Amino acid sequence: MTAPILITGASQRIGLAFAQSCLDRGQPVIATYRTYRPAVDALQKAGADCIHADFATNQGVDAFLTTLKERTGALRAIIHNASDWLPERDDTDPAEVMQAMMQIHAMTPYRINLACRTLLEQSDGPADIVHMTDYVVEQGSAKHIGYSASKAALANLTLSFARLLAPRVKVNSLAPSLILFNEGDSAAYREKTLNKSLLGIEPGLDVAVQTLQFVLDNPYITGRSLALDGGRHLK
Ligand SMILES: NC(=O)C1=CN([C@@H]2O[C@H](COP(=O)(O)OP(=O)(O)OC[C@H]3O[C@@H](n4cnc5c(N)ncnc54)[C@H](OP(=O)(O)O)[C@@H]3O)[C@@H](O)[C@H]2O)C=CC1
Ligand SMILES: Nc1nc2c(c(=O)[nH]1)N=C([C@H](O)[C@@H](O)CO)CN2
Repeated sequence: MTAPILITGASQRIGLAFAQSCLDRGQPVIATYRTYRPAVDALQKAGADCIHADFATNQGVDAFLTTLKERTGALRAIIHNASDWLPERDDTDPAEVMQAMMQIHAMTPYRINLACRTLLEQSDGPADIVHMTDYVVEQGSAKHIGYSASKAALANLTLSFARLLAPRVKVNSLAPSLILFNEGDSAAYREKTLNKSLLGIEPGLDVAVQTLQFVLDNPYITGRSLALDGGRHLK
């Protein structure tokens, strides 16, 4: 029996697409969600094991880990997708923004990776950890400073866990810029964002799914970050 792939933040958008793609390939999935949506029921019906988890506190991370270890004795991969994209705002305390960003993007993957090392090593075949980072790791962000710093921390965790877990476990980052707009994004914001890359498109979920499956299927990539940014670095 193939060990399941753990995907965090799988109730919508990229995480949901990851979970659906793995299930379509006959790959067992454990999916976490914080907010219940009908998509969670659909994943469950498709065979996923869905676990409610809020990683905003270490108690929440520990509660999830307890449940996870009751559900499986091995993991094929861990996809750290769960994320909040918090901007700095005049009405929010910067300390709270930085704390929340570091908790979800650095502390949570750090704690889960260390706690799940044995589960990954129990996998019959290859094992992977994939961190969803962001193009802004290279450039910073004037409007999402804490977010960008926390994604840079996650990018560094890729390097450290690649060193720690080799050769049994591969560890890589996917670093998207725009993959999918949010529903409330204005036409002006969309045009401005599309103009930031050479290719100038909103690529959509399949681009992320294709790249994830490529990394999982490739036995010779570890400690690397795969950019999904339409040539934004050359604009
Ligand atoms: N979309 C894009 O264009 C880009 C995405 N990325 C990265 O790719 C990944 C996926 O992006 P996208 O699909 O847009 O992500 P979303 O903004 O849709 O967030 C993914 C999920 O993270 C979950 N989440 C947030 N905070 C917590 C928490 N404290 N505990 C548990 N779960 C939490 C949310 O759960 P719930 O909704 O259930 O509350 C949400 O569904 C992210 O890491 C993102 O930073 C990077 C660059 C561009
Ligand atoms: N957790 C999230 N992170 C990011 C999102 C998102 O919707 N959720 N969106 C982006 C943008 O697409 C940005 O890359 C382009 O404006 C970045 N991170």
